[in-house]
Amino acid sequence: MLQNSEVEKILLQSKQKRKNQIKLLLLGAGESGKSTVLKQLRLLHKGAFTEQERIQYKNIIWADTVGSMQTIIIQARKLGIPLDCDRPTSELFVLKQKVLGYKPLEGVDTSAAGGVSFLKDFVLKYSENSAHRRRMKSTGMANSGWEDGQEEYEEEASGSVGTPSTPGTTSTANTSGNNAAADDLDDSLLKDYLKEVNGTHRRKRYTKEEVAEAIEELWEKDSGIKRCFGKSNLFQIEGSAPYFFERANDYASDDYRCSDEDILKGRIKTTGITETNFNINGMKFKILDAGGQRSERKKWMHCFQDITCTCFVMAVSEYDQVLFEDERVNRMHEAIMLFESLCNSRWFADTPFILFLNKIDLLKDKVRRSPLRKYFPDYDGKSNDVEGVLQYFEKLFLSLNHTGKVIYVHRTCATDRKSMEFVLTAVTDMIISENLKSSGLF
Ligand SMILES: Nc1nc2c(ncn2[C@@H]2O[C@H](COP(=O)(O)OP(=O)(O)OP(=O)(O)O)[C@@H](O)[C@H]2O)c(=O)[nH]1
Ligand SMILES: [Mg+2]
Repeated sequence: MLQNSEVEKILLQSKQKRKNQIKLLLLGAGESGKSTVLKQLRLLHKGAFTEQERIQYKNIIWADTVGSMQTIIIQARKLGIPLDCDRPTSELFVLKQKVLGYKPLEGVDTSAAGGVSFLKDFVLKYSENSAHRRRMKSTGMANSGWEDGQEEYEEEASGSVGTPSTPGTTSTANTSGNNAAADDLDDSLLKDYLKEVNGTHRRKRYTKEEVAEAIEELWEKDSGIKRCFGKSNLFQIEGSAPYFFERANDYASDDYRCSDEDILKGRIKTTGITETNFNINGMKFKILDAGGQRSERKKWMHCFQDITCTCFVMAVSEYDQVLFEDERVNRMHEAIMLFESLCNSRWFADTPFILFLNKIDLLKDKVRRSPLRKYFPDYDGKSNDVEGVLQYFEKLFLSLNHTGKVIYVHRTCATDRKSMEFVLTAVTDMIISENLKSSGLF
């Protein structure tokens, strides 16, 4: 029989443990910016990115720079947007030939870029066959996608080995990049694509430097290219493409190493759930970053236990865009459904919630050319009123909370170091003080 003092000692130890260990879970739809928030936390609390990461991102970004410019040229034709470089008499004509004639994976060190998971992601993004498959599977319905995922996940996970998508993190919940990609992509598609882009027919070979030069010039001089990018809500392209085009020559150079800003703008889709440990103000933080695309959400429930705080990241600029996974579904509709299901879930009944209205920089560029009312007819403010649009979404998301718990809202630009330093310091201070209160030691 335990003495009172012993019980008290055990309770105190358990409280101490909870007090000293904080688990923060990053959730949200694909591409909303969760991993970018994590990168900012790493810069803030762990210091610089590694040399290996700087090389990895250079390779990934080079492939995305070429892939994105090719996508714009092809989409312009589909959308009937005239390009200067289409006219054979234009000095830009040869630049287009250089870009379209280049094999996007040429000049990429695929093993430095992430090996098979990089290749699979690349094919998933740029292959027409893969887009066709997604269209065939499309349901046109917004979907939270995590509530019934457990069984499927367990089947999928058996025997798989975790593959962290970003160096410096570990993968939890036994997830596998390859398995996740295999949902949408089998090896035959990868082989077909590699045949398609590395085709045997002869064409004039251009150097990486020539192609980089062509990309920078097309972006600068061909007004049709910019006009087509202005309509990129109608197709899938990296949001950071303009930033990459302006610096194409850097990524083509063998000696170049990515800057912190490049890495913040670069994208590696998260597969599974990565786990990163920090020490913040003497407190142990475990940050769980979950892959947000639909096939990834089936694994979420495995990390829902003992969460101290949940941070939901939504991209406020994506109200006129459609999902990568299903091009009939509006990205904001999906985020709304996802937030409502998580916020009111029994898993998070006692868990503080933080909401990041992210990508406010892109929102500022967008509101004028893409009126919100076209997508959300009940918005009755002015089209170019950024503050009005932010308030509209803040109110909309808060109205989805039926639990009465407080939701802490922040407006963020996850790629901006200065403002994120401020936001993340406020957020971690808040979590620490909430944790002290709930562990009864405050
Ligand atoms: N301009 C801008 N770009 C952003 C912002 N936040 C994230 N991005 C970019 O958006 C892209 C996707 O960001 P990620 O952090 O990889 O998104 P994610 O939510 O982790 O996506 P999944 O891993 O698929 O769930 C990256 O290219 C980021 O650089 C932002 O506030 N502004
Ligand atoms: Mg991610």
